[in-house]
Amino acid sequence: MITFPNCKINLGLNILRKREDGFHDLETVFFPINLQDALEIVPSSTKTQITVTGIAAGNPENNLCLKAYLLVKKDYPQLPAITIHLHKAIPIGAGLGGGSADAAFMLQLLNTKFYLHIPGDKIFDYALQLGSDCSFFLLNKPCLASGRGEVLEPINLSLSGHKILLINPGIHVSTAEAFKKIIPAIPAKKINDIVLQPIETWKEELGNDFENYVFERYPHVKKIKEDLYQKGAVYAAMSGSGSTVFGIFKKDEIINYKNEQRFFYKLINVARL
Ligand SMILES: C[C@@](CO)(OP(=O)(O)O)[C@H](O)COP(=O)(O)OP(=O)(O)OC[C@H]1O[C@@H](n2ccc(N)nc2=O)[C@H](O)[C@@H]1O
Ligand SMILES: Nc1ncnc2c1ncn2[C@@H]1O[C@H](COP(=O)(O)OP(=O)(O)O)[C@@H](O)[C@H]1O
Repeated sequence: MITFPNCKINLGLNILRKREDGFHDLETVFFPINLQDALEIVPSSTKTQITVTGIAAGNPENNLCLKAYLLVKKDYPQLPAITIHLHKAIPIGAGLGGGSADAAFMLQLLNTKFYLHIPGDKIFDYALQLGSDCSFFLLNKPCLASGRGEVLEPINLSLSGHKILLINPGIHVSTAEAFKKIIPAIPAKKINDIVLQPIETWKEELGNDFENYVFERYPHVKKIKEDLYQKGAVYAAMSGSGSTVFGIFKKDEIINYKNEQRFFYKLINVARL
């Protein structure tokens, strides 16, 4: 059985406070986009194994797909051995949540393929053990997220009539390191109020608290954002803890993007979501 985990961008991101458990309370809007990995599972007569192709994703033994399998196996010993094949197309450590998406899709794949009938709240609990933004991919629709990122409230936000250009300069930003550099603060205006305003107002009002740290450390990430505005983006920002930057353009805008630095880039047609 095969499935295609997609990724997300963050429309605004505020880090509100540090919690006693070491995590941070945040507020963001997760918006799903159709850049996808491919994830296949096949029952195996020997032991559970994983192969990963496409973009390098580190040691396969640490892959979140395998972690998701082991988490479920602990409670559902009837789960048979499987061969997992993951083809990575979503850049790694890029603020696009690709690893969490793979893990969330794996939980759902196991549940469906092996008729485990895992209750919804238990699946959400597994997801939260695998990553703070993992639960979002179980819903996979535009959501206001709070808490660690797992308190989700679907919002009626459409970007139809627009297209999104993603640019990833290949810098792997550690989410944990990025959090250490931020001084949490409560913003003057809530993100859900801003994203429901006309998109033209976002440029002045919708911010990502990770940008200052990442832009200072890697000035060419800041330059990508500036370039996107120069090319006519209605809104441009870094996604999550970076380093992917996205620009939202009107659908009929002609974007003259020359990839001189050979960055990963992808034009997303939002209407197809
Ligand atoms: C902050 C976001 C915004 O989208 O960054 P990106 O990963 O997308 O860049 C995500 O929610 C990240 O989700 P995820 O990547 O699953 O994070 P986790 O694995 O749970 O956590 C990685 C590390 O980040 C820190 N962390 C993460 C989430 C959170 N609300 N508070 C934190 O302090 C913790 O130090 C944690 O050990
Ligand atoms: N299936 C996977 N896909 C991507 N990264 C994975 C996966 N499994 C484990 N990882 C590890 O998770 C880390 C970041 O994952 P990713 O979700 O791509 O980043 P981000 O949270 O910034 O979007 C990387 O260090 C990577 O080695």
